Amino acid sequence: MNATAPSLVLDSVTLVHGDGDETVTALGDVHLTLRPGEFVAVVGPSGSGKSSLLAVAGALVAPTSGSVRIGGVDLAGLNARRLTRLRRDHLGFVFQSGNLVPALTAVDQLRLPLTFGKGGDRRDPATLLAEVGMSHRADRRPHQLSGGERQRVGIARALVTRPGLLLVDEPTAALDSQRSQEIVGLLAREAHEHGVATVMVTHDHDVLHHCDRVLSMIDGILSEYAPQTVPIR
Ligand SMILES: Nc1ncnc2c1ncn2[C@@H]1O[C@H](COP(=O)(O)OP(=O)(O)OP(=O)(O)O)[C@@H](O)[C@H]1O
Repeated sequence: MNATAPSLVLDSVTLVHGDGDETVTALGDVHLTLRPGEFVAVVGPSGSGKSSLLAVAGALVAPTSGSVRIGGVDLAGLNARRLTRLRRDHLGFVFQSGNLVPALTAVDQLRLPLTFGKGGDRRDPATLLAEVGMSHRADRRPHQLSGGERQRVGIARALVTRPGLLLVDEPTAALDSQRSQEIVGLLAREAHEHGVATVMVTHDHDVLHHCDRVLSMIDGILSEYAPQTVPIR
């Protein structure tokens, strides 16, 4: 990884599903550059390509054309094994509902990723759990936590390996408005204080003020957000 390179570059990225007459263009000529610590939201209607954007930026799906660079590394040059290593060591994922392992306590959710991969400069699970306001719940399992608490643990788990890029899919979908503000405020703080470039897909327009930039996705085209052009759903 090149520490001075942008955390993420999507250059003329397209993603076309299917073949023959049955094709769907999920991403059409997408350009995006994210610097370390930048917190970007992507809004847009259902089916507009937001999940496709996260899948391509997360090295889960190869684009049909164009290039994806993470920390200066062009994904096109990596085989499956190196892609897996890059995801494990340099990317973090946060999902709608935390996606925690049912049998593990909160602090063990954070220890688990540390048992894989590069070792070295990781964050301390107990300290990170305190930073996300969860040290008093360290010994609880997911079913003993509220939705907002599960999401805090999920965010901490994604950050414990010090990823350069965090990809977040609808983090407030299951939360009330106060918890939503807290969770997105937490993502913003982590992005800014720890230099984690963060892309957050959301339908929640009330949390956008936490973000450095807001982009809209409509029919696979990513552009600067103009509120009047973006349907809420
Ligand atoms: N594996 C696939 N095969 C065929 N078409 C697909 C596939 N995945 C997504 N699509 C299509 O690509 C387009 C973009 O889908 P995508 O899931 O990225 O949208 P989205 O904005 O994330 O939607 P939502 O907000 O409902 O999750 C849609 O038309 C969808 O039907």
